Amino acid sequence: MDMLNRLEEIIAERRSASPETSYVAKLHERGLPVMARKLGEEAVETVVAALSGERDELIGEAADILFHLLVLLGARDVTLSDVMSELERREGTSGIVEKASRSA
Ligand SMILES: N=c1c2ncn([C@@H]3O[C@H](COP(=O)(O)OP(=O)(O)OP(=O)(O)O)[C@@H](O)[C@H]3O)c2ncn1[C@@H]1O[C@H](COP(=O)(O)O)[C@@H](O)[C@H]1O
Repeated sequence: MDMLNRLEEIIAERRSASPETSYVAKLHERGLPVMARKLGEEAVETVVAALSGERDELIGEAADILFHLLVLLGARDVTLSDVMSELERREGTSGIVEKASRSA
């Protein structure tokens, strides 16, 4: 978690850097649709690695997906803390019961 918090801070700092020297700044220059597409691509690569890749490939793809997720969330002013609060809200509830009550 410390690493994710640090990465969130680094991403926030790098947003205003030069796109020539910063991948985060380059993504912001390219805009939200590109950030969203990158996250989608990383999701697909993670799925492929999970189903047919080596363990190290899956770890690498999972790291990419977390990075691109934080970039996209930051661009929409959603913090890791916002997401953690949502997970905490769900803690202790049964996903199956929740789903059943939603479709009732
Ligand atoms: N964790 C990452 C990280 N993970 C992946 N990537 C970049 O994400 C890109 C993903 O690779 P792809 O092959 O999908 O992308 P690409 O084809 O090279 O580039 P595009 O498709 O985006 O044009 C690579 O260029 C990686 O360098 C990252 N870039 C940066 N970070 C972190 O963000 C920090 C700030 O980075 P800068 O903004 O570059 O200073 C770094 O210190 C790191 O901690």
